[in-house]
Amino acid sequence: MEGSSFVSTHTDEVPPEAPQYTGRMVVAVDGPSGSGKSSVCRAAATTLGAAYLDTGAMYRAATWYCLEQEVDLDDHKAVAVAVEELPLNISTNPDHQVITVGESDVTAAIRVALISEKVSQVATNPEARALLIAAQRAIIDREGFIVAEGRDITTVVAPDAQVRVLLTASAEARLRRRGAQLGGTQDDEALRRQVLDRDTKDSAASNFTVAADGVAVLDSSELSFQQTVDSLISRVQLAQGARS
Ligand SMILES: Nc1ncnc2c1ncn2[C@@H]1O[C@H](COP(=O)(O)OP(=O)(O)O)[C@@H](O)[C@H]1O
Ligand SMILES: Nc1ccn([C@H]2C[C@H](O)[C@@H](COP(=O)(O)OP(=O)(O)O)O2)c(=O)n1
Repeated sequence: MEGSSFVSTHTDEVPPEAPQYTGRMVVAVDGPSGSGKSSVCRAAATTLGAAYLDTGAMYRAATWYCLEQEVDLDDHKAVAVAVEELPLNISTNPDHQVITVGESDVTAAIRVALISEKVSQVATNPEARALLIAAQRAIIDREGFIVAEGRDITTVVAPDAQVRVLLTASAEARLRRRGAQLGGTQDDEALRRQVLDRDTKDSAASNFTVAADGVAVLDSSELSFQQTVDSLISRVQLAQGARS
């Protein structure tokens, strides 16, 4: 399974103006829905000149593909077979996130409410998880310096990462942020399903509510977006300093 080749990535260069850190470093960030993982990690990766991996996008793309192939998401074996053949390509450039499945650009399609409501069925499928985790490890190993985020990066995918952070925020802050991010298109009930109910389902597959040993908690509830980004960056710079 290690080095699984069904997922490839665009080999875009990191921004030329970014300061380059030449050592190997993995920055692992986990947290619940709406805590700010994707936006904070992308911004931090850009500033640091690191690659960026959105593992949630991989689960979302797998879900999109299963629905496209009319796979019954309750059929565990069929979902695993679909994920094994998933022709996924995910960008690791924080400034240019493009996700394709075969010839289809699914970058926007994987964010729609239907995918948010179904994705846990794929994320809680152990065989599908094992395949996607192997692909994530291969991408992380290939990049010298990467910020990877999801639900099990600090604990399962890259427990030996040099920087390990659990990014949290209150349920109220997460619902408010997701509502704003979706432009007020979702009613309260739909938002709760997409944020809180999904967290409950996803908790069956990984622990992202309590920090594991050696994982630092970064609570963004009372922080501005930039303060949250700066806090993550300073943890990375501290680790870089400790290594040089
Ligand atoms: N203090 C903050 N920290 C992180 N994100 C914040 C903050 N305040 C507002 N946000 C916003 O919350 C929204 C949800 O963040 P996102 O990165 O999609 O979360 P996740 O990937 O954890 O689901 C984004 O639009 C982000 O800009
Ligand atoms: N490492 C990961 C990343 C995501 N998942 C699952 C859990 C989530 O419901 C989906 C989608 O993740 P994503 O990070 O896009 O979710 P949000 O940005 O929080 O809405 O994938 C996972 O099980 N393990």
